[in-house]
Amino acid sequence: MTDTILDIRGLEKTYKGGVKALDGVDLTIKRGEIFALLGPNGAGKTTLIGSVCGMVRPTGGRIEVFGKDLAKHWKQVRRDIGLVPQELSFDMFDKVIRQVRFSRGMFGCEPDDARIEEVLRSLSLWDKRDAQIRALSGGMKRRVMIAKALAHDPQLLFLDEPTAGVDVELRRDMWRQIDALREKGTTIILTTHYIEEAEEMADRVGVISKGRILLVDEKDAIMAKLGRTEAHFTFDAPLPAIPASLGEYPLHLEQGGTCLVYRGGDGTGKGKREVAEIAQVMAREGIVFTGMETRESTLEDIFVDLLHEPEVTA
Ligand SMILES: Nc1ncnc2c1ncn2[C@@H]1O[C@H](COP(=O)(O)OP(=O)(O)OP(=O)(O)O)[C@@H](O)[C@H]1O
Repeated sequence: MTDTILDIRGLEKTYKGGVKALDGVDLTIKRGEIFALLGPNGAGKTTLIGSVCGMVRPTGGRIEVFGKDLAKHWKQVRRDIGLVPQELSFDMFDKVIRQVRFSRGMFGCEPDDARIEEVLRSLSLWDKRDAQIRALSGGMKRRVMIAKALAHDPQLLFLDEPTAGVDVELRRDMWRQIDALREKGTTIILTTHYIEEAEEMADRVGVISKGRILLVDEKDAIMAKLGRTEAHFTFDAPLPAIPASLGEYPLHLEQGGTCLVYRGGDGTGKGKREVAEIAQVMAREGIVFTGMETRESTLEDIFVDLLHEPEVTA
């Protein structure tokens, strides 16, 4: 069994009005991983997912799923793909269990009430199985969407902003469910605006902007490569200039010389080391600081920085 579950090469999509939503996307997804696709509004996330899930017809490039060319083998591969779309879509007057059963049937699977019960229980929907969907809260409706996508046991599951509009408690609950799916070996690709979500869940992260992938890497590697340390040393009396003995460090003065700011490091601990060295040098030279704060960058800082650096390429 190959390790690659999805291989996308040079994918392009130009919509009829001329909008280029995907501009040469290359992406390889490994079996069993959780991959988070991050990007601002209109970056092309939904178009990318739609291209793999058969809702968008790409205008260029190639997609292989489970080692098969999607364009040629769509009928065969769709059975193993699940999608939880961004927009809620179901018959609001129908009952929960009927919709989930129906969804399984849509993928050509034999009826399996035991499996339906298992899915509904895992999403805490079993007690609501006979409720009309319109009577459920927004968060519960979203769970029904997930139940529908899981009813046919897909190997590859897309979650397009699964927790948009969901409260914090329910979001954490969903993270736990996603974790349970990971345990079962399901490969999951999720799009999100919540960096916290990517940080919490994903093995790898991809950043997309204007239809181009800016970066794909292991989450920890991104933090190591692009992470930064920021430290602020504060003084009661302003420093006239950065002491010559600290000339080799990435420092500058702010607030009229009462705040010495360090921005540097690379996420490997270098930043913390340098901040400690700077503190030692100042202590040795009798430069008294009255306060010191340090902070490591989050994935969010990295994401924001990346989007402000359009020259960065994959
Ligand atoms: N059916 C369509 N016809 C024309 N343009 C479209 C269509 N669908 C999307 N677009 C455009 O393609 C670009 C990418 O949209 P897409 O929905 O893929 O982005 P996204 O990253 O999913 O955004 P969001 O985070 O807001 O959901 C946008 O400029 C959008 O307006």
